[in-house]
Amino acid sequence: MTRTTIAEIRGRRVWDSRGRPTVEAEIRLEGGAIGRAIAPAGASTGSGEALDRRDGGTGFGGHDVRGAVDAVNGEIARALAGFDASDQAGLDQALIGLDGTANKARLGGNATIAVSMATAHAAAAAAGLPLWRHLGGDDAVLLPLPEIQIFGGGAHAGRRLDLQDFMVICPGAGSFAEALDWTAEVYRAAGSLMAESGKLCGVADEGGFWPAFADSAEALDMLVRAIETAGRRPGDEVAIALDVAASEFGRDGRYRFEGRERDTGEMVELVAGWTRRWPILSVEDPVAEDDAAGFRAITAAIGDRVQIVGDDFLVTDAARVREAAATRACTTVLIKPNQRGTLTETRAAWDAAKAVGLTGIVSARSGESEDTTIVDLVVGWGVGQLKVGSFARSERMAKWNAALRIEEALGGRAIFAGRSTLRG
Ligand SMILES: C=C(OP(=O)(O)O)C(=O)O
Ligand SMILES: [Mg+2]
Repeated sequence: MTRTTIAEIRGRRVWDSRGRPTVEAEIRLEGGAIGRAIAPAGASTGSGEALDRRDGGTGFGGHDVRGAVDAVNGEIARALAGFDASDQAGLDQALIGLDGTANKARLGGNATIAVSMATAHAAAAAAGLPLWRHLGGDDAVLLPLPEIQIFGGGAHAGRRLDLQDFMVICPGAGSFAEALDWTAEVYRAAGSLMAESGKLCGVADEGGFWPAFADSAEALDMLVRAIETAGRRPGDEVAIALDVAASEFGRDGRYRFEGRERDTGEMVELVAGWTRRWPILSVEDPVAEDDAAGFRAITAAIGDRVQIVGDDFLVTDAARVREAAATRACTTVLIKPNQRGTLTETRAAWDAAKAVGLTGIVSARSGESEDTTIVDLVVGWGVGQLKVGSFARSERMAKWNAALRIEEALGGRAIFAGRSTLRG
């Protein structure tokens, strides 16, 4: 028995930012160190993701997690008692073996990711280090380019708009802190412009404004006006990033987008056309998860100057990342730990991306909490981009503020990823 031997694993039912129960895991080591983590939850999920275990029935619309919490307190706690928390890969392998399914359906991806992340926190605490430094050592110096939602649509905002995320990135900023300053100015400018024009409906799940726009074109025009009103140059200083989340409105090469039926070619031409008309540097899931041909077509058309991001398409899966690179289906992998259910598998997807020359974006989910583990991952693994959501919601700001603290802690050693992680 050593200081990093697991003495106790506890599961707890806590709440996420959508008012749904979620799983917290807490791990205490023999040496006294404690690690804690909370599972997030998606709304526009890919079909290849690890499955959250939800109870079904009537409680919270079938979204309760008592079974997953029981799995942490029962089967997982028994199996991992006495395990060494500093052996993350071994512990994650034990979780995978214990679950026994291809998608964590038995124990629940929400149970396994909470335990996996809590283990990492406990090991870092035992080493007396913040997790980002425990993961990356002296190489953990890269602060991410933040990708921050200004307008929300799709499954996160009553499907008022078909397109899910209208975000900004600040390739012209000189530091992470400056990128947040600029984005906050754009966010407030957008809010004022929307209030003036009577387009404001509220706040979407990820903190962006919930707009009453007629279509994406109106949102994109408004976003450019907000960037200008904030005193920034659209394009080189502040640019636009989109998550089309096309699996929400398309399959089998057929899309119903903004009131019209479209095929893959029309969808690709529409999105490519937007990137010629507005200063867009990143597009996530421009076509549906089952449309590899569409991904290849848009990457061939604009992938030299716009990053094409696979979320539902890649589901943080190392094998899918390698296949996407081999077929030139996208340029960038979105990295969401709960899409796989363990940190080791999440890390494998990022390692695969680096090996084949793809870039990465670590991402929160639309259902979040005060947990900031993804900030440790993006800095600790040196990924370079972080997508979290926006200013009106504190479960989002907990992450941005955590990154500010890391930038401050690194001082002169901090490197802001900025423009260097983008295409073109
Ligand atoms: C963060 C996203 O939303 P969700 O968590 O609902 O999948 C996304 O689609 O990138
Ligand atoms: Mg997405």
